[in-house]
Amino acid sequence: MPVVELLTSQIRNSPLLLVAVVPTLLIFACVIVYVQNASGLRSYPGPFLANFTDAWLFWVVSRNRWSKTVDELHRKYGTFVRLAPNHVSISDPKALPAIYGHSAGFMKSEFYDVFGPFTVSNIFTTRSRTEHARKRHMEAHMFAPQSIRAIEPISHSHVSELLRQWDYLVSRVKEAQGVGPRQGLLGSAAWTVEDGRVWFNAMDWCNYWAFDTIGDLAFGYPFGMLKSGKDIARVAKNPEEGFKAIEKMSQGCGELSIEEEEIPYIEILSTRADGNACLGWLPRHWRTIVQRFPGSGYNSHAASGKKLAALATMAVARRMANLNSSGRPDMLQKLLEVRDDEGNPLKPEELGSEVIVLIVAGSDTIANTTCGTIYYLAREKRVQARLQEELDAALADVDSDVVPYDVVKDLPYLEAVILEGQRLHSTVGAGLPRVVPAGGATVLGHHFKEGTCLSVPLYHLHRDESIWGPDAPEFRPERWIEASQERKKEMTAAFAPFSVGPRACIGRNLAIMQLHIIFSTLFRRYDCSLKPGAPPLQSRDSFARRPLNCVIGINRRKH
Ligand code: HEM
Repeated sequence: MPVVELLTSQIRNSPLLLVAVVPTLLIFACVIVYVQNASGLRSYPGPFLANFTDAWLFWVVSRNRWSKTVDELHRKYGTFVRLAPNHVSISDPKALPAIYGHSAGFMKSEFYDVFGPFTVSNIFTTRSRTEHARKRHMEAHMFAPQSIRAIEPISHSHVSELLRQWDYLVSRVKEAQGVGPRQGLLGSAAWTVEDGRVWFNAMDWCNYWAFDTIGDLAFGYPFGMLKSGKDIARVAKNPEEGFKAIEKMSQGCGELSIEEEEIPYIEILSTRADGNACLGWLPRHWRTIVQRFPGSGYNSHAASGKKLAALATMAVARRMANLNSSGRPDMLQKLLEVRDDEGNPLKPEELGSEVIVLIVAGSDTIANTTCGTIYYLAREKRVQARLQEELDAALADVDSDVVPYDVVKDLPYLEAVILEGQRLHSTVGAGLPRVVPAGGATVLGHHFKEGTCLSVPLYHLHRDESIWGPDAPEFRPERWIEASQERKKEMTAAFAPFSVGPRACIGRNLAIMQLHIIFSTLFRRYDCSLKPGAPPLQSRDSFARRPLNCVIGINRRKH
């Protein structure tokens, strides 16, 4: 009797045998992978388990140790580290253009398949070079400097709302000197008054601001989080039904009727991002098994994706029903105007998929970068004072509370603060996985076979002492100003917060404008502190590194 049949009949008679057989088979499969050395990567150093299984990286990410572990491994083993049977991380600035550059020809890896909540891929998730080029071409004009400048006033209105809320919080200090309370909630965000300041978690407000702004910029539909002080969004209860309703309506059949519900959008997005970052490292069939495994913690992953998609459904539906056509030049309007070669508009699902990626990619990245930089400015009072000095001088004649981009876009110290915040916090800290194209590729003199996964670890690169010097862990914006031209070139080559090449951030111009406006406006108006002895900033490392519980204390400056 063949071995498999014998084993099957034994298991049927004694199901407990499975407990012994499954791990044995798994170990056996791992050993075969190692012995065969099909990837040719056996000579690369790395953690023992990474030689055998992708599950090692899954485990590291799920323990919130992604960027830091890869950083430690490079410090231990040097430039090349094997992170999985078929994946090598390369920590050298020269590897950035070699892997991500326009002429490199690498593709995104299977890791990205887990990101799309829609059945159709979007500009971020697609792995096809042709499809990506089409989408990128279609969307590029939305992010051209001119288009970004046209939406600056929309961006201002949300900074203004943030100021209104923070001014209210600051007014609690005076209230508390009388008979007012010393702690409370604004919406669902907690505050306390202590030592002449009002204290709160800056991350809550950075999130509300970033989500309201991108909701408005992308589809003229701010979530209303800043006004309510709550993580809340109205979405379609059932996205599939929603899309059907949109199709019907666009064919002129009937009124739009979509059932809505309120959901905590940021919370759902964060849960989904945490799941993506871990599951993405598993082979496709294992992802499905882990998601279905009771109590794995990933059971709600698919459902949370549907909720994210539901937001886009609502936005598209509202626009098509003209409920929020404000006539402003927002991104959804531009996507609605896109036509393919036959003159057809995008189908509702593709439209939804593109809209949602703008919301996801353009919200928490901005919120995390802003919060991370606020933390460092609150901690380094010397840097904060120097920034305020520059702002006070440059803005002496500016009456508006929200600072116009034009006035601050060339301020050298503000620029250095933004670069240093991006370097040290490294919102995207991971190595973005790419696949070696047909024929293989040579990177830094090492040849890799077609299909090998390579990445460059951004968090490590941004903190590497051999590049940044012994003060690399310090928040010292001056490094960007003092550097000679030659030195600045070296620093810039190792600095890639928006990645590089054809898959680099398309929203970079928008992000840079937003960061200039928010830091100049906030730090001109408020003085920020951390509590004495506050612990170092902790982050949740899920592709975007999300600051956790960043408590700051603010009061108004004289301005
Ligand atoms: C400080 C803020 C931001 C940071 C640090 C950032 C960072 C990045 C990085 C590193 C990538 C490459 C990801 C990869 O290859 O896996 C990326 C891609 C992308 N980003 Fe951003 N981003 C920011 C803001 C924005 C904004 C405001 C938007 C749009 C509203 C945006 C939209 C996108 C899109 C659509 C992609 C995919 C581009 C493509 O594959 O062609 N990002 N971003």
